Amino acid sequence: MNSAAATGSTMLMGLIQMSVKKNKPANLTRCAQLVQIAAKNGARLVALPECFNCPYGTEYFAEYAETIPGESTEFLSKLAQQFKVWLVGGSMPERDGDKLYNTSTVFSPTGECVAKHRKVHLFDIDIPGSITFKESETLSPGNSFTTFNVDGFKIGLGICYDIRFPEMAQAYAKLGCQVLLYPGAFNMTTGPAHWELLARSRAVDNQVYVASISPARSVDADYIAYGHTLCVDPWGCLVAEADETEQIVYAEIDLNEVKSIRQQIPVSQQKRSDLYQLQFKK
Ligand SMILES: NC(=O)CC(=O)C(=O)O
Repeated sequence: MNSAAATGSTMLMGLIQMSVKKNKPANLTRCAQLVQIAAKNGARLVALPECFNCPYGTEYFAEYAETIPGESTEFLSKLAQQFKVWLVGGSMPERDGDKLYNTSTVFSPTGECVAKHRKVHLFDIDIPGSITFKESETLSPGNSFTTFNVDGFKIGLGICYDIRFPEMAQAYAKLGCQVLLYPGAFNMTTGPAHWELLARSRAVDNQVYVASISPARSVDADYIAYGHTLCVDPWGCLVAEADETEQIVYAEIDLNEVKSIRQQIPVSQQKRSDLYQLQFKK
């Protein structure tokens, strides 16, 4: 046993790069199979991709949206309980009154919903000749930060486009997070250019572990996800990365590694608050 495991400072994460189809019951069934495999292989925290129960696309959100609690979150709660894992439910379209959100929920091993994050930054982009996407045509943004605690780790949650906003990651670090999780579905234009770069940037900026969890790539989908689910350590190095196919990425994270890197390069104590400052509004 290594010294980190002996002091209980480590945790194994199972990041599920799941192949998401149009059939919601089939997605739930596949999700259960993959969570079972991850749990069997020792993952304490299991995370699903953005839109784990429906295809990613503005034309699908209203049709697949559910209230929370609802069918899919009750399913996730039971899975977390059955396999005794912390389960980060990627994201799903949520209906609340006449509004829709892109929402992630987190369940404890007893099945309790411990966190709910609504995507704060909506994915509205226009790259001529390549991709135009406007989540704001159908979705409303969330308005809050979301953190939860697992075995001594404080974890901050964002969804996909949220990773492009360094202030949000910095806010999570200021709140005491050592790990940031981003269920996400980058595409074939932005994925190769920015997916790994952004995860490594947020990790180095804040000296945290960053994991980004994508659906598997499906060339038949209207929106083709990049895949490449990954975990980066607080030094900015890749711990593990998938290719584009359905698979589970395992990554061991270590609180001592975070502490040690923060001691060696103490940037959080060297901020020039006389020149600039991150301001919390909520
Ligand atoms: N899908 C997203 O929310 C974000 C994305 O694909 C990108 O930022 O690129």
